[in-house]
Amino acid sequence: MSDATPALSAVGLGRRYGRRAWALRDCTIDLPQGRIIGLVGANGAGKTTLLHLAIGLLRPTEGMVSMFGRPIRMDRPAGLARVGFVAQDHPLYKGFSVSDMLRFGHAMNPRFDRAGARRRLRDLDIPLDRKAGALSGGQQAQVALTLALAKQPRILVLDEPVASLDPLARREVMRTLVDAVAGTDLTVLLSSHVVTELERVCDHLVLLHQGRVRLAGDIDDLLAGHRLLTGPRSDDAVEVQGVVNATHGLRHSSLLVRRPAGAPTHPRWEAHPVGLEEIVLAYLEQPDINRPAERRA
Ligand SMILES: Nc1ncnc2c1ncn2[C@@H]1O[C@H](COP(=O)(O)OP(=O)(O)OP(=O)(O)O)[C@@H](O)[C@H]1O
Repeated sequence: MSDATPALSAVGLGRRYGRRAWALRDCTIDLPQGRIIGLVGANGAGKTTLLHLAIGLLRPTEGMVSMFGRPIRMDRPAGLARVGFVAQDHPLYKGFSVSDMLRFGHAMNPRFDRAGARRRLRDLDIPLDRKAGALSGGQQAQVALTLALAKQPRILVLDEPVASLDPLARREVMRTLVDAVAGTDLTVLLSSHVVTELERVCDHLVLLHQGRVRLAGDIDDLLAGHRLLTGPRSDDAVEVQGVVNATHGLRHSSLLVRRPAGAPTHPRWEAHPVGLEEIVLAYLEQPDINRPAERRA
């Protein structure tokens, strides 16, 4: 399969739980191979639903999803051998020691790299004879990540891997991830609320809001394609195209706009580069921009 084949591809993907409102709708995205992809959105945006659909843990209500060009089929779990998955709150067998879990992982997965996993855990000073339930939250996250990596997957899917961790532990887990991925062709898809963390490690971003994809693309392109315009207060921003979000102070207005790099600016407005967190917040603050899902190669 060529490298241009997306690691994950969703077309019109949607999921509704029973008769409730749609948790995910009209999701059409291609996620490139060999990248670290951040999935961001507020609580209830549909991140876990998308991750579970992506790896075949949930059946779509509509649409389809494929991995490395092959449709995900719940009745064909063999494809899961290519997937490493760490669920939210990185559940471990709390009564198992770390060594037990390595032995178990080795017995369950033919490609399991037990020696590499031991090495990584030793480097992290995690005692192999300690029961999982007696490890700190950060250590549990490291063990869960190490077990998933030891499976040597083609794609690693992590649901909020650092949500419950303090900033230092968060950074250490992310560092482990980046070190493990460097120089490999592993694709990583991870969800998080913590945009600063994503900005540091990810090179591609998908933003979900109220069950819809509002933004997707390479982070460099997203940064180049947005600007913050500031100028004297004006409640009428109609003259400016691509406004994502407008804020008005007593004397000044700020517009976060999506526009091609180098596009001319109206002389009334001064254009400034904008960070990823500001871009994400601007989209999340727009509950009623009812634009269709965006597709980016
Ligand atoms: N098993 C379920 N039954 C009914 N509704 C569900 C179920 N799982 C999720 N939902 C609903 O679907 C929507 C999306 O939930 P999901 O867990 O995918 O969001 P999320 O972005 O992962 O949220 P969080 O950041 O809080 O984990 C929410 O409104 C949630 O209440």
